[in-house]
Amino acid sequence: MSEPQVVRHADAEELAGSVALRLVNMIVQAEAEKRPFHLVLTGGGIGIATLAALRDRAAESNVNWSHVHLWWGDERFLPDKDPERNETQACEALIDAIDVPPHQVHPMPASDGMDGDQVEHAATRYARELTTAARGQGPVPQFDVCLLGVGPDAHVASLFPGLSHVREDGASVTAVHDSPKPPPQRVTLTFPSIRSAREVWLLASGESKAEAVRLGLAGTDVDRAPVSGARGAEKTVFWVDEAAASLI
Ligand SMILES: O=C1O[C@H](COP(=O)(O)O)[C@@H](O)[C@H](O)[C@H]1O
Repeated sequence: MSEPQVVRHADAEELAGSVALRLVNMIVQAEAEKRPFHLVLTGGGIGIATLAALRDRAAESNVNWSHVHLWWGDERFLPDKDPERNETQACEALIDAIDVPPHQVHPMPASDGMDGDQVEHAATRYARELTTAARGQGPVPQFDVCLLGVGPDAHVASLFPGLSHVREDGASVTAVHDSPKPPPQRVTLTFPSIRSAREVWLLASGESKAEAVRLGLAGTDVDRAPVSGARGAEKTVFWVDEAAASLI
């Protein structure tokens, strides 16, 4: 696992623009190297702002999306098109505006999908989809970048402080029944999946995230601060604005 680096920007807009620019460069580089690019998306305020910035920067650079695969780090288990779903928000901010092949967009199941309201089955279905895409190389494909928002309570994805899922190491994806942040039912990647990503990028904007950022960098116990468990295989970057960096 990699040691975290910190990249600071003045505010949320600069932060989102900078992350988007770095992503555009990596997507272009993967294309030049003729390899797929697997990107894990996040929800949340700065997460969705970053996707909107990525849409704009990618349009300016005329990015080719044909080799890009989009996955999610977590999802709120709600009906398809619900405005609170991370997928719905990502579609509005980015996906509806780009030419990524539809079969390379991998949303987590909705609560009115094939598994109905069975969130455990939905998690199992997503784990299978990941394994299929990994083509025998492991439980999940080689994620190039895993984007993660950071909650004020120091959660990442849907791994919340004090919940047992934080310690899940036998599955790539797990169902959450008792999220303290609504909705209570969620689907989330587990830490082994997150840590298998080449690069894990934590996005934090605003004063309400300052303590979580401090705990995440201090390596606090993951049961108290799950953000501490989010590390990439090759690189871990905390992308923060000045307000989120105010305690480090
Ligand atoms: O519920 C969630 O919250 C976090 C953070 O959201 P924020 O609005 O406080 O930035 C997000 O990263 C996660 O994907 C989402 O499901």
